[in-house]
Amino acid sequence: MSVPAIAVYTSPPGAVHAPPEHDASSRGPAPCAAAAPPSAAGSHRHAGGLSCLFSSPSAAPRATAHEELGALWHDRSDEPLVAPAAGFGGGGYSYPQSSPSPSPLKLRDHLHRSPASLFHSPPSSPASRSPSVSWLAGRERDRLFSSFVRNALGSCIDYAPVTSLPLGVPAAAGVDAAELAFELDENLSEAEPSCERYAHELLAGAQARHRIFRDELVVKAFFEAERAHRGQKRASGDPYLQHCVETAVHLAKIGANATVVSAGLLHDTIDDSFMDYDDIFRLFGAGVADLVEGVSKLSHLSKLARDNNTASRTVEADRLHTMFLAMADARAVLIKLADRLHNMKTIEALPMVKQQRFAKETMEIFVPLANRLGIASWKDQLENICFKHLNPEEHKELSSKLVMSFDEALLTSTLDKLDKGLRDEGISYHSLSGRHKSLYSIYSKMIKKNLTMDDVHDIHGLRLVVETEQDCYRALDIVHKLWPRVTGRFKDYISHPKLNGYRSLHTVIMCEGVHPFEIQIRTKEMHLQAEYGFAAHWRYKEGGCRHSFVLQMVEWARWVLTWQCEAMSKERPSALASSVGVRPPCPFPLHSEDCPYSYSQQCNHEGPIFVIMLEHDKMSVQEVPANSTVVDLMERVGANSPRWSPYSFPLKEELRPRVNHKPISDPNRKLSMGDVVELTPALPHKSLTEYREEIQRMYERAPRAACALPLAGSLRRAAGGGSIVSAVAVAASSSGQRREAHGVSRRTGTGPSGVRPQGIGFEEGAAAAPQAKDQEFRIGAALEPPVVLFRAGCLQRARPAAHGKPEHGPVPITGGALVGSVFWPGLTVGLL
Ligand SMILES: Nc1nc2c(ncn2[C@@H]2O[C@H](COP(=O)(O)OP(=O)(O)OP(=O)(O)O)[C@@H](O)[C@H]2O)c(=O)[nH]1
Ligand SMILES: Nc1ncnc2c1ncn2[C@@H]1O[C@H](COP(=O)(O)OP(=O)(O)OP(=O)(O)O)[C@@H](O)[C@H]1O
Repeated sequence: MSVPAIAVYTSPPGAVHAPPEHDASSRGPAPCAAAAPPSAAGSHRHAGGLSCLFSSPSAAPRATAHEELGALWHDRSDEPLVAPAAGFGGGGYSYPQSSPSPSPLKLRDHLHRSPASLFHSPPSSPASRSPSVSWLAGRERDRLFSSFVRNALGSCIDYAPVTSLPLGVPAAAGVDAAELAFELDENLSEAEPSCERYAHELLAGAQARHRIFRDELVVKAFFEAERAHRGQKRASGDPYLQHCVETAVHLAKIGANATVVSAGLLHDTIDDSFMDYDDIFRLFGAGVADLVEGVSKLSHLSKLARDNNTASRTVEADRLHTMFLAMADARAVLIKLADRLHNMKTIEALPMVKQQRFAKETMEIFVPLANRLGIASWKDQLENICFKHLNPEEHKELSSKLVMSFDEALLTSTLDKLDKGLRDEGISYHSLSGRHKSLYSIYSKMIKKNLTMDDVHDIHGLRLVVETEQDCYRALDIVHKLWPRVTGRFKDYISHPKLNGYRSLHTVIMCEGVHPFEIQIRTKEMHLQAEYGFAAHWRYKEGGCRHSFVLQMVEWARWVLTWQCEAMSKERPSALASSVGVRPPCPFPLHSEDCPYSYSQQCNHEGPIFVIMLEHDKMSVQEVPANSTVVDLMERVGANSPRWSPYSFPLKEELRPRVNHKPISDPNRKLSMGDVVELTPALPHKSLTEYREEIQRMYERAPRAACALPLAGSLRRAAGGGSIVSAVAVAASSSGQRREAHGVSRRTGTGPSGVRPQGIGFEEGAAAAPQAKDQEFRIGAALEPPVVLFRAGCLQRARPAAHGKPEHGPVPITGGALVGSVFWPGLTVGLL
């Protein structure tokens, strides 16, 4: 999908590519981003090309108080006034065979077409919730695949797209206004007369770049975004609105429709303005509101992950990527990516330390997402910017070398020469494209294979897609006649396919005696396999073994979206559509038997679910089987611990685990992909006092028998901060025998019970002496009903120093320590 050739060279002879911006007249029934012939002015390369690699943002560094990236930056974009159509590839060129006078230069930026361009959204969605319910309330999503596929398919085919209309054209001309769940203003150009001048200029600038910014819905979104962010500034000092517009422009460039572009304009309103879901729903309908909300959720999760460094752990990073794709409408991921792309492009406005933090997070979370979605140009740009901030020295050195070695004109002349050679020999081809490798891709390859830059032979690369296998070999002969080949670099993956099924001919030739060029030759079928099948490029790049359901999930989305794109392209029936016939995508979860793109015929829709778990302020991404409940998760993380036994479900609401910030009333509530489960609720101080009093009363009535029940979260809270690391206890039976021993450790309390003591002198379950009398609490005889007797003792605050002494001395346990006991229905608790 990241390879543009399919999208660009499926034209019939003389076909004219679609214009760069949305063309209202060609939108129905569902416009797909067609490649455009950029004018000379529009031949600017956006994606991962040299201009991107070596540009230095103009905005001066400035500190900011905000944490979230989106609230931070802005700089003036270097976008051309007339932008080319959705440009995807880093430094890509392509060459339609039959175009009368094809200039590869003019075709650049149209190579890496993406399924993302297919995210044509509906004005409303059956998946939408009612306006008054927050996502935090836990929209009941189904299992992984039903959720994911609904999102993926919903993005494309469930709904009629919002038609892009010129300003002033009534909505009814394109969309049945009665279908809209919201009102469109009669005359939007007059709707916001109070706007400042810069805002009008911003809108006019965007409209000059993409016609979709004249769409009524988009104009309305623009003015609402202006109202919502009025007065807000980026770290660079620029108006916040500019970030919203640039985010939307990125989306417009890849062919997103009015709903997505509108949501792009409004993407920060829920988090950073007075607007909430209901406001957006009322003004724009569920289609836009759900997307904005989806972006908001993704932002929260990625911030959580950033704060916890979650994505630096490979397994959890992998789960995050999958979860992000599966939990939200894929278009929300797309908007989040566009938001991040603009933020990264303007990252210079931030202090160095933040630049690095965000670069790291981007590399760990967002680059893989762009890769999976097949948006190669965004991936390249993000990688290159991150590279610059994470490895500034290497970046500097390599970029100066690349300036020397990369020859843009050579790429186009090589394309020309091959095109002519093929024509002369009467070999027709489906597509011919070229790309230069992105800086970061070169760097990674050098590191991975321990190469010098001179040893990287595919800095310049051409790809030829022909009709038949025989044509592959004939074309190869022509290539070898036109240029001298580099010995030892020819690979015949047609006769000897790779283990993953990848097939192609590869050769490296020498242009003008000094520049190696990698040339790949394949048939359409081979190409489709290399893009969408088992040997798909994203998987080749990610490497490693993935859950089959993850493979299936990503593939399904790409397959569906690509089909939609190709099949909807009226101008140019594509290779994809023609090779599979014009038919709807395979109905999930079954690919048809002859579907060449399925990893397996049947997707496992009982795949695992990923949820975010917060315990003691620590975030982790947990994988649980489909249909798991909250109790399942509690038992799993607290294996062997009485704390999370079925009896431990708290009676008091504020002590209960929370799902998506709401205490749950039913422990058997099913978990959904992307749920945020808090197992240790943050108790308000007032509650602690109340519990202490309650426990005191219970104690006064209670017999002296109990079992130990320390609770790390409560203890930490009780001590008034996040510093307590341990507490000790001795449990003894009525006969005086010690039965159990528990401690509490906030930092290390993640043993089976979650309360394993550290550095205090005994292990959980072991009989051991307490370190100090004050730290003792006893368990009496009667365990039925259990009664807990706490000795108000001491907790060790902060890290015990190496010499064993606590840093700040003992801190008395307050009632909060006993809160844990209330988790146990029927339990009597008391203080000694
Ligand atoms: N989609 C896909 N592309 C592949 C796969 N294997 C190789 N390629 C493409 O082919 C290029 C060259 O691959 P090879 O000829 O095997 O070369 P190599 O052994 O990786 O070493 P280099 O020639 O240094 O890149 C890669 O850079 C990819 O673009 C695959 O499994 N799937
Ligand atoms: N010779 C080529 N001609 C045209 N496009 C290519 C060529 N080689 C790779 N591409 C495409 O360029 C994009 C960027 O690929 P990139 O250079 O990062 O990796 P790669 O060359 O495929 O792999 P590696 O870095 O392992 O050699 C991908 O979409 C890829 O399919």
